Amino acid sequence: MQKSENHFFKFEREATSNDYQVLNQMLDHFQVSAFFENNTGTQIFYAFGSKNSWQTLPQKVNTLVFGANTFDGQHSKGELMNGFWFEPEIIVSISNGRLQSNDLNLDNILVNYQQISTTKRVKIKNIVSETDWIVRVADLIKNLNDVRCPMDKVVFGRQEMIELSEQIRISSLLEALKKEHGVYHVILKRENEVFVTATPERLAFVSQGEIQTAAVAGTAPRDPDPKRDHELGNKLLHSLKNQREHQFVVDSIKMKLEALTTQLNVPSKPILLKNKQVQHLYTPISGTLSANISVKDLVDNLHPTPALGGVPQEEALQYIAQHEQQPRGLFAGPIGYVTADNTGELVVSIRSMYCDQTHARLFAGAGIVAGSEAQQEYNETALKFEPMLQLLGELMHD
Ligand SMILES: C=C(O[C@@H]1C=C(C(=O)O)C=C[C@H]1O)C(=O)O
Repeated sequence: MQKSENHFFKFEREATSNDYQVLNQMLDHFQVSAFFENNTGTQIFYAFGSKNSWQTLPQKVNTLVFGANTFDGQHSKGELMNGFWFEPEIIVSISNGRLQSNDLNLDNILVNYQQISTTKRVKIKNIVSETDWIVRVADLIKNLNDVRCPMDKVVFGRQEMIELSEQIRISSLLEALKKEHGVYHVILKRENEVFVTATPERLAFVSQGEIQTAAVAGTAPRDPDPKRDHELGNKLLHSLKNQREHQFVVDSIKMKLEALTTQLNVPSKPILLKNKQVQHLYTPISGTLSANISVKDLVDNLHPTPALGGVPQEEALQYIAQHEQQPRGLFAGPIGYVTADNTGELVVSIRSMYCDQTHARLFAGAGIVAGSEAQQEYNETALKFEPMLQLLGELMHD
């Protein structure tokens, strides 16, 4: 990020390893805080304290806002899960080793939070899964297989409720999160509620009038054997069912962005995006924004893509609201930051978890089309829970 773009950064110096440790601990101490790291680790934001807050991304941003919108506006339990945006009191940006802040006093603040807290081990006391999910997906597949069905694709989600022995410390959570490479790391905290995502999926990165987004849909497992992994990837690239699932997303993003851009690049074929547990069909899409198009306009138009909702959108969203066991809250919604100069990055909060004191909720979904198989989709969602389960595993051993 260029300094000239962000006149609110008054403080700048080299970042030290001690800074990260103290800033991580500060995430626990403030009632409201947030962390954002992009998938290449080149841009990190820490945000502390709330000057103003909103339930949805506000129209006008004075400096910088952090937050997340809900997936579909359904009411969920908990304040955070109904959407939460805030204008932070203290913002720290670390980009390519340079630390910047809006607070000239940052060094004094860091000294105050210097004391190292000990890590607490967390135990899993109980896990409750949605045992009827396969039956509900099989029903959905039966519907989609019928030529009279008005829907072509529905992304169907499920949740796992986990009871923990302790409330998770955010500093420990962040250390564990950083072990998931090549994905975005985002944490949003409001009092006792925390939402965390290790998502590979970008909804919109906007800078200097350009947008970068991507279609991420169509999934296969990974394999530790490189030859087998390559075969799984090739099979995914050539799977007609996955190509269809993916093309719905590309077509929808293309159609929506054509109305908001003066120039658009949409590759004709997807490539593979490989994460630790799964690989996806991936089409990076970029364009030049028409005059006066804000990050908020983009978020409001693009979300939900058929990677998380379905086709046609309205029918799919209605199906999701009626047939998923619980509202998604922030799961699969846009999460990230937006600045006053119309820069911002919003990612899609999948591979995510919500914690309220000692209760954690994990989320996963899979795109269902005609010809999908319920057991395969179940297995895919099990793999999509893995990033957060592994994160909890790390917290059990520290
Ligand atoms: C819904 C999720 O993932 C989405 C669905 C995908 C699919 O159906 O293939 C792939 C990536 C994401 O767009 C999730 O991870 O929970």
